[in-house]
Amino acid sequence: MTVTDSAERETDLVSTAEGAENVLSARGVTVGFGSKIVLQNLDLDVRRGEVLGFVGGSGMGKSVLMRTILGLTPKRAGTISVFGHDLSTASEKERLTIERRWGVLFQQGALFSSLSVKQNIQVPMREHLNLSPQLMDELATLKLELVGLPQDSADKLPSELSGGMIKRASLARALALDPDLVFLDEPTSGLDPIGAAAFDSLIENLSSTLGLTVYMVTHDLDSLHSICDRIAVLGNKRVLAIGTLDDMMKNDDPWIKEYFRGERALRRV
Ligand SMILES: Nc1ncnc2c1ncn2[C@@H]1O[C@H](COP(=O)(O)OP(=O)(O)OP(=O)(O)O)[C@@H](O)[C@H]1O
Repeated sequence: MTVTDSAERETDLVSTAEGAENVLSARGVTVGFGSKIVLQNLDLDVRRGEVLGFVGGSGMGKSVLMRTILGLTPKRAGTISVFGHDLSTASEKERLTIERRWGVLFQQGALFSSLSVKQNIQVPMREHLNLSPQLMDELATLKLELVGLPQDSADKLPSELSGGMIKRASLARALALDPDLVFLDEPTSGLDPIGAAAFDSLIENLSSTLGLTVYMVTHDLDSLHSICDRIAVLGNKRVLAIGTLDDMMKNDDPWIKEYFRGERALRRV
């Protein structure tokens, strides 16, 4: 049983055109705060079913771009369409339907500290669907299973969980509505290498079994090497380069060269 089975989804309203390759397209996006321009004339395409890793120096605007795509930070120019629909011209109903098709894992997990894990997972269900408490409990149980959390974590508060469990609980919440697209902001930060590798394989599994498209901001070279189909590099207020890891290894931009072929990168092989 899935949320899709249990509640009628208005997918017709915003269905992606059959065969359309990009689930997300940004064109000429400019974002600033006061006199500071963070992103300028940025273009980006995210392909259906891919795991896209987003890298860039600290403060380059990776989180700002993600927040802009999600509609949490306003843009000054440009268009962003998700599932073929321009969010800024979409009606309220269309927007809600689009939002139901994506899930978000914010940095630090951003779970509600006073709610149990189960209640956290049920927040998007309460927001978007009208389900019985029993059905929501059954769905929360399934989501816990999906992300590899023990059932006894359902009634725990976030403060009772380890860092790795918080990431998994946040992922369970991001998957609450069976999304087609998930945004992950530094999902492996703060995890030890074994926990990070386990989280990477969880994301890879979910992506291949559920056909999820994954947009992942990361600083983790291991994640980039092990699970990303393509990598986008943010720099000079735009997407400097986008392509496979091989493409990045051949790129001669100084930052990209240092990031992928510098001392730190070479130490990991
Ligand atoms: N609400 C805001 N008001 C003013 N400036 C902001 C705001 N949000 C972000 N910025 C600025 O935008 C720039 C980009 O920030 P952002 O958090 O997107 O960087 P980042 O690439 O995600 O960095 P990191 O890798 O360190 O997380 C920074 O200079 C930041 O100070």
